[in-house]
Amino acid sequence: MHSPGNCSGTSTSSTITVLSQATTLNSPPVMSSLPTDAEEFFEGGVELSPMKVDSSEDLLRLTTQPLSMLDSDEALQQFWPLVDRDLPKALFLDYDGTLREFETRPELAVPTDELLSLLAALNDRPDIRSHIISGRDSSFLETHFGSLNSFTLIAEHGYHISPPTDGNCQRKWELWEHFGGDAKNFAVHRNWKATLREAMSSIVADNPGSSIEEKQSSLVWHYRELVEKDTEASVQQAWARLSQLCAREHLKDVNISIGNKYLEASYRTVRKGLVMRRLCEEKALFGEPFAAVLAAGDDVSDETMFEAAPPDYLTIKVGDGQTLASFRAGTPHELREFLSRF
Ligand SMILES: O=P(O)(O)OC[C@H]1O[C@H](O[C@H]2O[C@H](CO)[C@@H](O)[C@H](O)[C@H]2O)[C@H](O)[C@@H](O)[C@@H]1O
Repeated sequence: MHSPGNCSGTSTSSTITVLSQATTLNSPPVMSSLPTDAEEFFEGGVELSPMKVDSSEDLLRLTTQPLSMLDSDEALQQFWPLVDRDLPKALFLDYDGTLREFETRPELAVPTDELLSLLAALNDRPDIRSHIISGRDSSFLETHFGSLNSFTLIAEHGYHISPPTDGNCQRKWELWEHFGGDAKNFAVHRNWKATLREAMSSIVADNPGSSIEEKQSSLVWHYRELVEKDTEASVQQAWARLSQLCAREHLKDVNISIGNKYLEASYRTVRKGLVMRRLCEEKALFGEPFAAVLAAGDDVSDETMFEAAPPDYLTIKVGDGQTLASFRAGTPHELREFLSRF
């Protein structure tokens, strides 16, 4: 692809990441979309590798290295064969905060020309199976990426999936059920959303400057534009309020997670990690396993991909914060530069 990237030597520094998994109804989870017990690893018929939890301390320790460790082609080739262009390789790329910098409001964060030309180059590569795996809804993904015909688009964290179109720009969207997920309960979304929408609207009224985004399988409270000093306290209150409401109304299938300046109530069995594993396993089953897999993301929902990834996957966290990923890019720009080397 176009630019060769900057091969300015390697750094040997690394960071130790510690993840706490303690969760109560009164305090939001530190990483709320990470599964908290082994049972959840069998959802959708996909058995995922168990997390390595030290039960005495309830802590998880990992080493995350700077992405600059892969500056040399020799280092990169351990995860991603650069020479053999026949081997099929897969990219699972989150959008907001990963491929694209954040904006104050979702509608402002449309893809730039620079990003679109990077994705167009990936689209033309017969050896690369690209997936955009996002919390955005299908309409946003189709509007901005629908013409990338070799891309698989995955919306609402996995709820909707649109396979490549083989040159035909007319995209079809399928429910996660078709990929081994449980969509039986999707019909009742209207009910839990009605209950939570009312509560979320009153949270917006209490927090001027915040707003609600409604998607098919979720409701999002956006608070990036909250001007008050103690945003943290408001977010904790909102989380507790919605969680208590779910408990009171027996809304067991709803997951309340806190992401980058948003709080999202969504159908709990839909997870990016499950979708990524399922798609990779299907390839292997049909005799064309991926020679390499890269998963990149910035947020709690992306941690499910990092958790589900076998050790040979190239997992990249973008930005600060706790992570299960093996590598860290400081910014979306650094990730885009990295991808342009492929
Ligand atoms: O999985 P992603 O593609 O990272 O989507 C996660 C959420 O992204 C969007 O919100 C975030 O980006 C906005 C635009 O930069 C920003 O204003 C907001 O504060 C961020 O939280 C999107 O609106 C959500 O629906 C996604 O779940």
